[in-house]
Amino acid sequence: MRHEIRYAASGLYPRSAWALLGWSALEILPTALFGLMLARAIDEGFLAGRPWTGTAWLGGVLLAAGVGALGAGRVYAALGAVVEPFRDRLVRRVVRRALKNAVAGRPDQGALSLLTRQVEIARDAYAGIVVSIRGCLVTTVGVGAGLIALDTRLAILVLPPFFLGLLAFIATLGFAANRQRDAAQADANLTDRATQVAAAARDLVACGGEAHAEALAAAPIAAQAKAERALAAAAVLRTLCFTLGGWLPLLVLLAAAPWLLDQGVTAGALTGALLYILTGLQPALSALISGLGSSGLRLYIALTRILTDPIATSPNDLTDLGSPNGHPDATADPSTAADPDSAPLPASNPTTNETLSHPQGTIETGATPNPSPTHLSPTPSQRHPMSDPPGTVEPGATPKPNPAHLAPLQDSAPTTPPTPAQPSTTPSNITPSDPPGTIKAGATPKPSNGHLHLQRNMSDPAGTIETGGPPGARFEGNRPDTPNHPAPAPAPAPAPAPAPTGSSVPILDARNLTFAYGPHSAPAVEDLAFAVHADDHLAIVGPSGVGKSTLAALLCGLLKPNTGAVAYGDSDAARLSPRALARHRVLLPQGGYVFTGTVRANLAYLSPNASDETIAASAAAVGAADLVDRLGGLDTPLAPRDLSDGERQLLALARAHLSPAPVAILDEATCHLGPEAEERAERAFAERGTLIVIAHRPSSALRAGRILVLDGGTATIGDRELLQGVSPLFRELLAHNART
Ligand SMILES: Nc1ncnc2c1ncn2[C@@H]1O[C@H](COP(=O)(O)OP(=O)(O)OP(=O)(O)O)[C@@H](O)[C@H]1O
Repeated sequence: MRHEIRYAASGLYPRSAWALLGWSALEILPTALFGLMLARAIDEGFLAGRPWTGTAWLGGVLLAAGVGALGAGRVYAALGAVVEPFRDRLVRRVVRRALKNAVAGRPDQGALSLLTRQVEIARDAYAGIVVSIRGCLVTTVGVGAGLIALDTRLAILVLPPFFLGLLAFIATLGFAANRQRDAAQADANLTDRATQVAAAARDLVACGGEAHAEALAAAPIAAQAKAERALAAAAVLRTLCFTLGGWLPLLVLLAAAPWLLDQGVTAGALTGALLYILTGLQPALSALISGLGSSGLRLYIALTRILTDPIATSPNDLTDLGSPNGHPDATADPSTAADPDSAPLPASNPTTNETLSHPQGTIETGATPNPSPTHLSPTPSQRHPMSDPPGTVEPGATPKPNPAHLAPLQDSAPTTPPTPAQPSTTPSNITPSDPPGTIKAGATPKPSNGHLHLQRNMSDPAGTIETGGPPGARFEGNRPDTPNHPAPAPAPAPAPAPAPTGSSVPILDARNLTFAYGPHSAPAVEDLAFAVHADDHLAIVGPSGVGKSTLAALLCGLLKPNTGAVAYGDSDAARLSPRALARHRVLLPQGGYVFTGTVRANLAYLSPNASDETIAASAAAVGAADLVDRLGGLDTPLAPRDLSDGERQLLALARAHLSPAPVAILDEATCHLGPEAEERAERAFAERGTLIVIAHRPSSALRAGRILVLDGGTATIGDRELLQGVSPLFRELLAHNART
């Protein structure tokens, strides 16, 4: 702080400062003469029965005001001469540093903001401080001189309490500045945290981390509330200082008025003294208090930002992504670390990158880098919902659906029309003449920019159904009406069996799903119904923006449909707790989550009791064994930022493969892998259990037993032969595959 103040003060060039003082002296004139002339106007003019004399004195007041205005005008010109060089010095400093950093190969991203914003803030604040200090000084000198000229006794009564208030204010400046700085810091921390949580909203929801996010925000909110209360205390002190310096002189003067009159002080002199207090001292003190309070803090913050080299404190230099040993939670027993009471949120570090700590370490979201800090410890409810709580997963269990649960895939056989016994695969609005596998969807795709460049073909000769007919059978479940106002989290349901009993019950049933992101937006998914049976391998394809990820989120229970339902066996997904949902399905989004912990901690995150052999088997199955070896084995600590996107995806795939959930949903989870690696991983998941893949390559889609083609107004599901006949989009996919 001292450095910043010195720097600010060094902008006050002597010549400009003397000019400023000189013009200020002229500006003092009316301040000093107002009370005096009014006293004369009263005593020698109006009270003495000489109104013209009184008026002449008042005319003198006007004249003094004119001279003072002249001085004030020059003061503001001189002020520019004081402030602008200060600004120029700051600009020079920022530019010099930016150039230096650029030459050193460390481009200073914040230089433009410093130049255009922070420097201007500093200049304004600096000018504000100079104005308020100068104003108070000028007024005090003027009023002091005027009071002494009126009557020394008046000066003795008025000035001490004023100076008492002024000194008290100066004494509290440090305290107030600290409170203000704390409040600003708390505000910045909260903003950082809110930004971070908002940026990671989708991922947090994907991980079921809402409670975790809530805990993330709770600490900075509480800290900000505390800082604001402390700030309010500082404001109370300021008010007390003003009362002391602004009102006590008035009180003293009024209380002493009878005595003063007895002592021969005239009524005019008393009125003049009142004028000095009310129009001189009080406004000057008030301006000083608010000027130093607001401008002083703004200057402090702006100078701190400008004078601190951002490169030196850039996230790259200072980010501690944590190590399994270094992180407070790294070696903790997950169950202990997950205790909300035993795992407080560590203090934030303003220079760290966006990281979310998990019991085993820190999960790097891979989201937009955010200089904000986050080292966070989860609570039991904050645990990754896709993971079962420690101890609830059968040791080393490799989930495999019970073969007895396998159901015939009726809707994939082109020659076998769906039977009424499977309403979910044959919505009621599909007529007997429609090709089997045709289902409904209503989203309007945005222009394709994905790997699958599929075009909508509205003149589909195959007669694929595109209707908005009556909704199919509705599921009697927990069905929120407003997608943007999600229903409260469902009460934890009894843990369901991993796979439903009875071969006719699909493992996952999408029942006439409709979902729109807003009350007035077009549905991203509309009246879509299909079933997935145990060991099914379903690919979902469609142009970018058609609603594939939305559908994946609906299937996972992360989004709640406006109408319709998703059922896992006979459980409505909307009624399942995140933990219960995690026992049914594991979702792999595009960004592979890797946190700073050991390789083992990363891989066994969803299956904490898995043996090393089971972990190694899953890693080998998805093609991550070489990577694990290369990294140094299961005990090696991972630094997420050292991994490529593909390596992250491989580790995330191995983790999901190890998960006990029978249904795996891969939402472009292999997009950073090569085609062969992708094939290997997908085959591993297909062998593991039920697989739903949002396919980003034609080859990925063509590997699936069934393919759901979303084409905006239509949706078609079936095997390759069926789709070739009925879906122009699918034919294009095939053509694209043949070309590549
Ligand atoms: N959180 C959201 N809020 C509002 N609209 C959204 C949101 N997420 C997606 N959308 C919109 O919903 C529609 C479907 O998006 P979705 O991400 O499901 O498509 P997609 O087929 O997965 O696209 P892509 O292949 O590019 O990932 C798009 O129009 C998209 O802009």
